[in-house]
Amino acid sequence: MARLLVIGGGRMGEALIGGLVAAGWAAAEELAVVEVDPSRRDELSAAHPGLVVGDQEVPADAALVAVKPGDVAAAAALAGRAGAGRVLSVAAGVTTATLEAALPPGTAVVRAMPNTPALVGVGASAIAAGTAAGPDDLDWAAAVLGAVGQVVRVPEAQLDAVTGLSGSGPAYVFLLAEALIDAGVLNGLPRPASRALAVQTLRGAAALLAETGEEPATLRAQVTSPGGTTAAGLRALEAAGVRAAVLDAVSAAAERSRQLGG
Ligand SMILES: NC(=O)C1=CN([C@@H]2O[C@H](COP(=O)(O)OP(=O)(O)OC[C@H]3O[C@@H](n4cnc5c(N)ncnc54)[C@H](OP(=O)(O)O)[C@@H]3O)[C@@H](O)[C@H]2O)C=CC1
Ligand SMILES: O=C(O)[C@@H]1CCC=N1
Repeated sequence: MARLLVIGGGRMGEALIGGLVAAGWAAAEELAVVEVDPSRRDELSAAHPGLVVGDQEVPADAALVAVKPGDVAAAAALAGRAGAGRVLSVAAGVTTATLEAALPPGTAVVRAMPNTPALVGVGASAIAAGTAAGPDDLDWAAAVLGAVGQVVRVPEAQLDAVTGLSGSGPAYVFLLAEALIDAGVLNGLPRPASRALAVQTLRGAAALLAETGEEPATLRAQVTSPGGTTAAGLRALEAAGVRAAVLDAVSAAAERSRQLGG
């Protein structure tokens, strides 16, 4: 019996699978995947030699539901047939109440919102327990997602905001990265050099935030020399309404998460 059956090996499922495999969850008795798309099954098997990947359930202690919100009912039925006593769902917007209604009575449900940097062990996840999930179940979910990054515990009502911020957040950062690279090219840098500098700048800024614990405004002030280049660049960003655009982006994504749950 597998310890964990991952249902759905798409983009988020694979990010979690890849992170768990890298963390040592490689053996058949630890991890199995069920994926309906044959081409995805082939890709997963090629990327993770030895991983058990099939088109139907195998008996499992627990299931990780990583299908699109509209496919959650089918995935829950599959988790029930697998005999999973615990279900961890990462589906945006889908509430623990909806999951519990689709699962055998008494199934311990934990709803989570991870993000794709889980693939490289730097994920950010939040978790919330359903009515039948106790502290042990929440600890179990924290251990699974903790193998691929940081985990915070929040009331379920906050998970839509988490989705708008850190669930979707990598996409906002990638958009910024694209723009930075293009801007370097616009100003005469070769594209490979522009990419290397943009990526290292994002990495360095994130590391400064994480490691110094300083407020972003303090770190920004340290870059901004009086009458200098940064002040000129920041004025252009403020004039373009970047702050308001970020507030709107996170709020729009959180609202979409609420819609997906309804
Ligand atoms: N992508 C992300 O960054 C994040 C996604 N999420 C959540 O993760 C979930 C999956 O998203 P994502 O990975 O992007 O979506 P994908 O469509 O890439 O992956 C879902 C996969 O599950 C397959 N599938 C559908 N139904 C079943 C089933 N009954 N049994 C087994 N496999 C099935 C799909 O096949 P087919 O396409 O043929 O239907 C698809 O390959 C969503 O609910 C999303 O909200 C959460 C956090 C971040
Ligand atoms: O775009 C989505 O709906 C999913 C949920 C969070 C990130 N990706």
